[in-house]
Amino acid sequence: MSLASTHRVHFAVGDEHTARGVVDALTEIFFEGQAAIAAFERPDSRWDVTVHFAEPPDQPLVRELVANAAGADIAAGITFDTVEAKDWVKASLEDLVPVPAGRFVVHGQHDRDRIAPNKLGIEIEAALAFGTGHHGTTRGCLLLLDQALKAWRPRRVLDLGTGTGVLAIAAAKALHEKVLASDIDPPSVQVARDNARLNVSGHLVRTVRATGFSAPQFTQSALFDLVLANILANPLRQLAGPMARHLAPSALVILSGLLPHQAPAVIAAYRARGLVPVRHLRIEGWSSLLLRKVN
Ligand SMILES: C[S@@+](CC[C@H](N)C(=O)[O-])C[C@H]1O[C@@H](n2cnc3c(N)ncnc32)[C@H](O)[C@@H]1O
Repeated sequence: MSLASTHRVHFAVGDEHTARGVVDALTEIFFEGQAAIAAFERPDSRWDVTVHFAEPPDQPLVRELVANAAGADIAAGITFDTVEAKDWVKASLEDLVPVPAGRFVVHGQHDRDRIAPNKLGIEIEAALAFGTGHHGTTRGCLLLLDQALKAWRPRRVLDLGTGTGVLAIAAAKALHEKVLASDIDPPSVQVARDNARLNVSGHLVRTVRATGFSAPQFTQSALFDLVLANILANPLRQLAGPMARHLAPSALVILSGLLPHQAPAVIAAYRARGLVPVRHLRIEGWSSLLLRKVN
């Protein structure tokens, strides 16, 4: 797919509270379709905030909003640049080294014909969504998925926060079952849909834009046997209740996007909803958890 150039705003803040304050301040002013705003915790515990604007942003306004929410020193460190669509495509097709994770290998188009026959290749064109397999959280989820599927065959699978669709595609390829892939971010939903078409027949991965479980597809659909959610520690904790209500008996849940010191609080939130931890992987400073619903 080709995406138009975007106008990127980037800065780092010291903690999650500040990152959320900045995201809220920007979200109040710039509506969906105008700006895609993402905040992600780094292994050093600082937070990266990146905003992609469809049109060149009003720089003084952005600086003022960030200064009000996070302080003048943070606003002074904002960088503004333009990301050419050509560069994203080039990066996704040429620069990505294939990433093995159990039976899965995440790769770009140029490695399509080089995947060993005993592996399941997942071709990803990253574009503006998260999930090329290179991040420790994605690899953690893929490894836990690979291990979980060795002894068990879920029928109804959800990838919540699908990004590029990488986890949904992995599950659909391994199981030959329909997988629901959701994301809060409209461009990610489109990227996941495009990647799904590249990898599996169209009907196997169904994409939906949704925040958490708040979409009609969730209330209509049956309970899930497996949910993958690579988002962040706080949203994961907040999702524990809704998640538990959408799980079938003995369902498995794979969570990532959290740091090891955040794992106890996330585990406690899910334990309170009847899920127990089964495995805890640590990759590149990130934790990935496998939990099982106890009947
Ligand atoms: C770290 S990326 C993970 C992408 C991919 N699943 C992977 O494992 O590489 C997190 C994704 O979750 C989405 N997201 C964050 N919070 C969400 C929420 N409450 N509901 C749905 N999607 C969410 C983001 O837009 C982003 O695409």
